[in-house]
Amino acid sequence: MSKAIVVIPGDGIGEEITAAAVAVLRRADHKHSLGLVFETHQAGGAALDLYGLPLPERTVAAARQADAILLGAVGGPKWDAVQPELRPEKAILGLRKALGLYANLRPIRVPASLSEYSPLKPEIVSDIDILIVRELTGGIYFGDHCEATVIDGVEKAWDIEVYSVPEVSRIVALACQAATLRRGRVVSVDKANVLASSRLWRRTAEQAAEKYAGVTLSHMYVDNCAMQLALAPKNFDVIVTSNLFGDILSDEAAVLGGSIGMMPSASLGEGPGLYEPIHGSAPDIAGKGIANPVGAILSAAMLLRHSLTAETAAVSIERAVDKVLADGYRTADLYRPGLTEVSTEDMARLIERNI
Ligand SMILES: NC(=O)C1=CN([C@@H]2O[C@H](COP(=O)(O)OP(=O)(O)OC[C@H]3O[C@@H](n4cnc5c(N)ncnc54)[C@H](O)[C@@H]3O)[C@@H](O)[C@H]2O)C=CC1
Ligand SMILES: CC(C)CC(=O)C(=O)O
Ligand SMILES: [Mg+2]
Repeated sequence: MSKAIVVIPGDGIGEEITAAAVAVLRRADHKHSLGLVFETHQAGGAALDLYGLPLPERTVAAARQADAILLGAVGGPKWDAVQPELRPEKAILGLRKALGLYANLRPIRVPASLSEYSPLKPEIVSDIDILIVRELTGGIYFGDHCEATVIDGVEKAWDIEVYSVPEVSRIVALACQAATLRRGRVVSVDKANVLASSRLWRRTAEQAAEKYAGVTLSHMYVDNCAMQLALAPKNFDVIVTSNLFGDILSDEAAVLGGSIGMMPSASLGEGPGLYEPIHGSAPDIAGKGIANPVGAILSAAMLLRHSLTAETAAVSIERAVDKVLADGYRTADLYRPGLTEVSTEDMARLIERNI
């Protein structure tokens, strides 16, 4: 039976890195007979230019029908001046909401062979294995926004963070479930010393975790967590946190492995899963053929694992990535003298050959 994969390249390096991931998926399909059928759709700035909307209904409809979605990234300076409702970033938020993708899994692994790339000491980062579980359809990104308005002669703007008990309960339950298959430790990250939404989060997290006997739940303030990720990242197993804090902490944690270009993600929930690297559209390097496609390729492996239950094929991609890195091939972001620098396309080709 065939499996429909909707590919949304988006903007900037999105096109280059999704092409790399699709090439690797085609190879995995050839080897493991997965029956993949690819369909490309537009979102973000690309869709705004073509259809006048960042998230056309036809893209949402195709995504709903798909078995899984592979996304590059959206946004870029070209669209910085458009009105807020039409910004390319609205596309990714809209798609997550439309598909009910409330859980964003962001694994951070640093194999010993890559620990030298971290700005931190190798002994601090080698063999890190952290899973950040970020709430994805609530919080401040989805609360009421008020664009700059003059009130009593002063210009003001605001964004409101709202979390409900069911929203917190389901994401913490998912994090605890994930922890039962790992080292059994969940750190819930909030700012409960200041924010009412965080106090509700903390209380609800306690209740949700009670059902998971083998899981230890602890709490940490987000400012301390940002520091602990740099000081002692090996102490973390699963981190569960809000949309905003998860967005920020995962970019910080990505540095542990030397490049944000290495980091994949899976967004899961009610609809088909959506898979994208954690980085953005990287306009500074777009079109140069130098973007690191590994985050997108490892996202494709997560797609096989979580949406198609094709574990063997997923592992074959992950092993191929490890082999190519161990053989000393690097895109520009991770290049060091003595290693072999390759383009985005060549990196994909090397990974394909090792599947
Ligand atoms: N899911 C999405 O669609 C996301 C979209 N964005 C959008 O992307 C645009 C650019 O955002 P930035 O803040 O610059 O973040 P970014 O993640 O695009 O880039 C930050 C830095 O990381 C580098 N980088 C990112 N991905 C890389 C890769 N695969 N290989 C090598 N280097 C890589 C970039 O060159 C840049 O120096 C903005 O419009 C932003 O809103 C940002 C994050 C996520
Ligand atoms: C538009 C942003 C919320 C995207 C982002 O930074 C992310 O999801 O990591
Ligand atoms: Mg982000």
